[in-house]
Amino acid sequence: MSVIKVHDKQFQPYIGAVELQQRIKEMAEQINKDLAGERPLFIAILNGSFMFAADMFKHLTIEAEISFIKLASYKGTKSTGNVVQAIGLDEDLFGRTVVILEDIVDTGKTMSQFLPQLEHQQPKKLIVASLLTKPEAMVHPIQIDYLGFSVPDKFLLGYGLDYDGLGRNLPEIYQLVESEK
Ligand SMILES: O=P(O)(O)OC[C@H]1O[C@H](OP(=O)(O)OP(=O)(O)O)[C@H](O)[C@@H]1O
Ligand code: HPA
Repeated sequence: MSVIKVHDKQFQPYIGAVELQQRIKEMAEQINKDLAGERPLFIAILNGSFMFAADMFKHLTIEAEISFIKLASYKGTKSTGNVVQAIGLDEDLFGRTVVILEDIVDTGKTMSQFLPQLEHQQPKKLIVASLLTKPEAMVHPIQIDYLGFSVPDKFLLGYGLDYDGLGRNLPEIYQLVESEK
């Protein structure tokens, strides 16, 4: 792994593919233990989570369902600010154990707007599994039940995460080089 250029920016290797896969396997093993018998419904948030969701799901040995949704952001009223709306969420969540799969919880804004909408449907449990989070960037505190890596507040790329549409296909995670933050 070496420094790469995407669009106009340089990115340096940060988390290798082997380390990523090992951590995701550990997260899945913990979920296998904790949620056995609950037949959880995993909801993966597109686009960024597609690789994490696929790799996580392969390691689940319990009965589980998965659904993929996209969050569309639109301008709400003055009091609500921007509002996120789930596209493609057809399942009834009432009484279900629901696990949200995110690639990253950064400022927490997306989850802080989305989780209350899901709570309305009265799931039995609402659980968040995120591969990454940036504690220093978090302005809307979100409880992450299963976390892969806690990372500094620097822009990341790869393994589903994009910079202006590119880089999602990289099997490892890169960090924007220091001088460019
Ligand atoms: O905690 P936050 O600051 O709200 O950031 C986290 C969100 O940002 C990313 O999605 P993005 O909106 O970039 O869409 P994408 O997954 O399609 O790239 C990521 O997948 C999260 O959903
Ligand atoms: O660090 C990041 N990289 C790419 N997309 C993101 N969305 C939130 N944080 C990030």
